[in-house]
Amino acid sequence: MSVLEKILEVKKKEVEKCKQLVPVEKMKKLAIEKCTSTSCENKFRNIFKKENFCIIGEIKRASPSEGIISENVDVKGIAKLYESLGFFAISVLTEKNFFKGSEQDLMDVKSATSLPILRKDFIIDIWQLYQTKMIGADAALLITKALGNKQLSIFIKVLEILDIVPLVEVENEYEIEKALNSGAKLIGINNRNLDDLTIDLKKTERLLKYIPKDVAVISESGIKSREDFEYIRSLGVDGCLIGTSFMKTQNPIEIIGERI
Ligand SMILES: O=P(O)(O)OC[C@@H](O)[C@@H](O)c1c[nH]c2ccccc12
Repeated sequence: MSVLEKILEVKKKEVEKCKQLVPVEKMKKLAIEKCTSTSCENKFRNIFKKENFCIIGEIKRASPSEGIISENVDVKGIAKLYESLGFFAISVLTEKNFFKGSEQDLMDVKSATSLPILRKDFIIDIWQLYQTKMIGADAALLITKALGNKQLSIFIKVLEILDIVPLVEVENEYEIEKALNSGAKLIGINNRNLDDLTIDLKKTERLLKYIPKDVAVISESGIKSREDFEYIRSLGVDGCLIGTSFMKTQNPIEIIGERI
């Protein structure tokens, strides 16, 4: 069984439990109420303006490839650091079993900064989309490999209705086609293979040509050094997402340089 399959199996059980506590209809009602009560613009949409190279810093306590990345993480402190460095947005892992994250982490980040927030989790059920609204995320990751064609296009539409930007993650040209056919306008190329966790930064370069110019593209995962960062930046993508190496260094400037 691949790593992704294992994670999805656990996630499915977790979501079933959640749905017993708060039924989907109830969650939907709450999410819609939240939509009508909050009407300020979603700053994550600035990614479509394609003005600057967007750095998304991730808050990640642990991962299946690294184990524990950082003990006693000061979530609010890191959020403030990312904001002070001029990052575009903050990605927060909310998955519990493999990444040691939580919805509370995301809410804590929200209370500490005014940057837009991307929810990183394994979304497989519509219930989680409503929950994503309730915890205050501005964008949410959808993993193409984890969803059927129909499911992916429905989830993209529902997120749009909830004013949450869908970041649709792909790993190969077939998934790009599926994502585009489902209506994706923001695509994340994951340099990490979710089946065996191997990293290949060249994947971004190889896959970029399959994505039309009017779609925004983020390169995700495995950026560890100044050299990696400059390479990814030179490819002409709209931004990148960095987690592990930011969590390990006290000083992200070592990776991104002084430019911002
Ligand atoms: O820590 P890294 O190698 O910088 O990667 C960050 C991010 O891309 C990674 O956490 C990620 C990309 N896609 C995911 C899907 C689920 C969980 C995590 C991820």
